[in-house]
Amino acid sequence: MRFNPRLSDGPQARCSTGKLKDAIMPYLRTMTRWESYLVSAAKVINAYKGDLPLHHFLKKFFKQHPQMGSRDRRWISQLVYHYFRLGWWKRDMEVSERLLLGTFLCEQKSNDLLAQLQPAWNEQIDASLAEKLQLSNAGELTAEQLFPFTDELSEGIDANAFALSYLNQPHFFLRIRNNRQDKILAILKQANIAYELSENRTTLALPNGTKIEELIPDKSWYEVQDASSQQTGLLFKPSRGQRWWDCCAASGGKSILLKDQEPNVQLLVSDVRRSILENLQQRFAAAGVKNYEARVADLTNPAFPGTMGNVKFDGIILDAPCSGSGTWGRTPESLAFFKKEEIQRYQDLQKRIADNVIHFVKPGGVLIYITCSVFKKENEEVAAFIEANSNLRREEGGVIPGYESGADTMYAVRFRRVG
Ligand SMILES: C[S@@+](CC[C@H](N)C(=O)[O-])C[C@H]1O[C@@H](n2cnc3c(N)ncnc32)[C@H](O)[C@@H]1O
Repeated sequence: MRFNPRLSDGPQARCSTGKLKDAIMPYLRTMTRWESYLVSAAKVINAYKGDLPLHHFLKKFFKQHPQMGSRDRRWISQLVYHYFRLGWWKRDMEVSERLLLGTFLCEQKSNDLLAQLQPAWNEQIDASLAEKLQLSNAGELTAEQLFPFTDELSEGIDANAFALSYLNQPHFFLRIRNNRQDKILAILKQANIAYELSENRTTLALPNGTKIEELIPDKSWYEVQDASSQQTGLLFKPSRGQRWWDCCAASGGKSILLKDQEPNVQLLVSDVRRSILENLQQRFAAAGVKNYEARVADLTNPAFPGTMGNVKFDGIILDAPCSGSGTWGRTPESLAFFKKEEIQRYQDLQKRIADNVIHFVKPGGVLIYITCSVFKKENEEVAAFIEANSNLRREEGGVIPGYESGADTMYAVRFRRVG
């Protein structure tokens, strides 16, 4: 008979870790490797409260369990991620059952865990989602059940396709720099790593977990950057000698993209966090980006504009702090802990920042407003606020539907100052 660590009618899934351990001890002696993975994954899920990113939490968990080898760690992590990929759907389901269901729905290749614990599912692993739902008796799976904020989505986002994209881990993307395509592709071929190079011959999709720093130590050859984030750069269009400001620069992903398009822009980068600007300095040095000015600035501070003097910019990149909801395919745990009220909080922050920044665009200059959010309150509504409070007029841009291609979903709009 198949051992099923049903944590609801035996050891309790929602009991404390200590009690859980006591309760499962009698089972442990007879547990197979696969069964113990389910128990460990359930333990992680019960202990995880969303206060730090899941990958950090898993790191800490494995540090406390040094007997677990790399294969164990991989399997347990995968189970936990599959669990969170189901979003808000069937949250009341018994944990070990949901771990298996997540694995069945999210995996496309047969695997040892299902072969041992759910062989009938493993045989149908490449079936369609509808067939899998039927086979597992899981009932229907609607966009709203998985992602309960569909009424908040930006115009043009297909709620169904977006929500179901959670079942698949997004790709890992590089942006190739300095025309190193041929060299990079040769290294990947030699290492037998599958890749997909986009038509632009710059965006490269790689399998998740590719240890690119080990394969290609020279950081001037590429940047790790999501495909949609790369696409925002199509709106920059800088010219030689122009003055640009990346006002929420973080570690400088957009600034490097800008400098790669036109190395001769005068660049100011700022962020509220000093520590992230230190990361930026290191990243710029590795990427060979020179000639820029950096400053720590809280753009919500009403006194901030007074600290800038009379400077005006040809271009401002406002890559605003946001819910990050367009990137939750990479961190599906974020969806499980998100509260709708937070959307409004982000909009308020974005408007305060925009209000302090929009007046620094030169007549004829441009502002690029970017988020990695899927919510209209953070996207269209802030874009409308920018137009209503300045002479900036929308030229182009909108939602970048990364969910269609295994990338993040973003919003990027280019405004020009008219008068
Ligand atoms: C989406 S991230 C920027 C990502 C970056 N542009 C890139 O491509 O790597 C938003 C940044 O806004 C910064 N931020 C948040 N609140 C801010 C504030 N009040 N003033 C200035 N920057 C702020 C955050 O520290 C964060 O680094």
